[in-house]
Amino acid sequence: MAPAVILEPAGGCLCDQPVHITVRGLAPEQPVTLRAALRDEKGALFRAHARYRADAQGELDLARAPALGGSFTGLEPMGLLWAMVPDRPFWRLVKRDVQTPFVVELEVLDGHEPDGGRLLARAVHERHFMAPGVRRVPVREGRVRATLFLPPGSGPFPGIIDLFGVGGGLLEYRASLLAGKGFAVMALAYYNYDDLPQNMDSLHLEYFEEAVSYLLSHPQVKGSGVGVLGISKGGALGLAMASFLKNITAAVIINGSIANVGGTLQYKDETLLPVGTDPKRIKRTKDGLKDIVDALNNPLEGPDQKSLIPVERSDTTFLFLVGQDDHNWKSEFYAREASKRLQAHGKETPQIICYPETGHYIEPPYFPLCKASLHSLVGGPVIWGGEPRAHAVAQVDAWQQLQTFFHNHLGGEKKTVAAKL
Ligand SMILES: CCCCCCCCCC(=O)SCCNC(=O)CCNC(=O)[C@H](O)C(C)(C)COP(=O)(O)OP(=O)(O)OC[C@H]1O[C@@H](n2cnc3c(N)ncnc32)[C@H](O)[C@@H]1OP(=O)(O)O
Repeated sequence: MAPAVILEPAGGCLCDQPVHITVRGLAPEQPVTLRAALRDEKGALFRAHARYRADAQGELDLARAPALGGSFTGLEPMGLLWAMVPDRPFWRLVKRDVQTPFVVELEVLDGHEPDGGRLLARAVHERHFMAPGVRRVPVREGRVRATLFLPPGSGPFPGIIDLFGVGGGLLEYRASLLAGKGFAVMALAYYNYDDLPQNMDSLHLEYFEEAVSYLLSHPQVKGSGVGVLGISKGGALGLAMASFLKNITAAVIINGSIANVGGTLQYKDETLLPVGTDPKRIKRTKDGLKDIVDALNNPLEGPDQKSLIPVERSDTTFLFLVGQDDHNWKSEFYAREASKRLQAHGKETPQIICYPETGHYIEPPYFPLCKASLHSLVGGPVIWGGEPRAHAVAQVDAWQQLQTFFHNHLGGEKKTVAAKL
């Protein structure tokens, strides 16, 4: 029998789901090297490899066999995905068109040579962003520029607004995946997209209020409130929405800030100034990369208090997801400060989940860790923190936690669309 790669599910699966990789038809105890490669939409190649040994029957099951070396070691059934690194420096895996999958090429090579031996078998695995039946609806209503993802069926479904951070644009890959779990999820652009402002010098919460109203008035969205999910600057905006606006029932803040950053934020006659920075506090790593974790001023001190988001006004239920090795800013300090302020004002104590050795970009499961990439506000690459394995573990847990949280607080059936495509 010629060696063959067996994938389960066979045709591909959703990007947040594991794939079970087995190689059959090897010689007993045969040493092999497995390689995985994925090209993103900008042509960057992400790759990982690991050395293994087949069992006495000539089978290699990545759910049972530890990697003996390579991009990772030990029992890591999804290591070939989360341990990928790009061939371009400072590049991050980003999915732009969610209607097409990432295509992963898997190769099995004879032996453990660093450059790989004879090719024994190969397979192609697709990782999709839209579960069967999920609908993608571009939104251009009033000022709102967004994409709404609706689960299969007529609903109504709990609604969630999804916000990314600095860089702007309209990233859909998290919203599309989350819609497969029974939520109506609207990926919301707020700058650097279509006819929205080109920068974030001056953002207005009225824009986000309009987006909330749009979502709540949608016939397939249920209830009197929505959820907000935000990462980074999107997390700070989620906190601000929950503090100033009505009808934000639940909010998940991934590595967000308790202070306004990067530009002014206005709502009616109130203005939050951006928290100050001191470039002298930017450090260099031993590789010469910028580490900006100390660059922002403390928003609890002096004039920077004018940047504090008044979270104590909020009646929203919060979940803070924190990477304890976030080098963008002090996410754990911000989450704990938000909690103190809420409690001091008799509000519900938020849930805070801290992940050790986890960096800034907590993405859906199996996205590889981006160690450093462009920071638009710094104008060059910065380190984001995180160790690849711990960060991968955190991403799997965080994804589950945020779904459970939204199901509990927004209601709705706990429903996952079948994995097989
Ligand atoms: C001292 C100051 C401290 C201030 C702290 C404030 C903290 C703010 C809180 C945060 O939000 S931190 C998170 C910061 N995140 C970023 O800065 C994301 C940077 N932006 C991007 O990576 C890109 O904009 C994005 C991947 C989101 C896609 O953007 P576009 O679709 O607009 O990409 P486009 O192709 O137009 O390329 C724009 C730039 O992004 C770069 N880029 C695009 N795709 C990329 C990718 N996949 N990986 C890395 N870089 C990418 C691209 O090379 C280009 O760089 P240059 O302007 O230098 O030419």
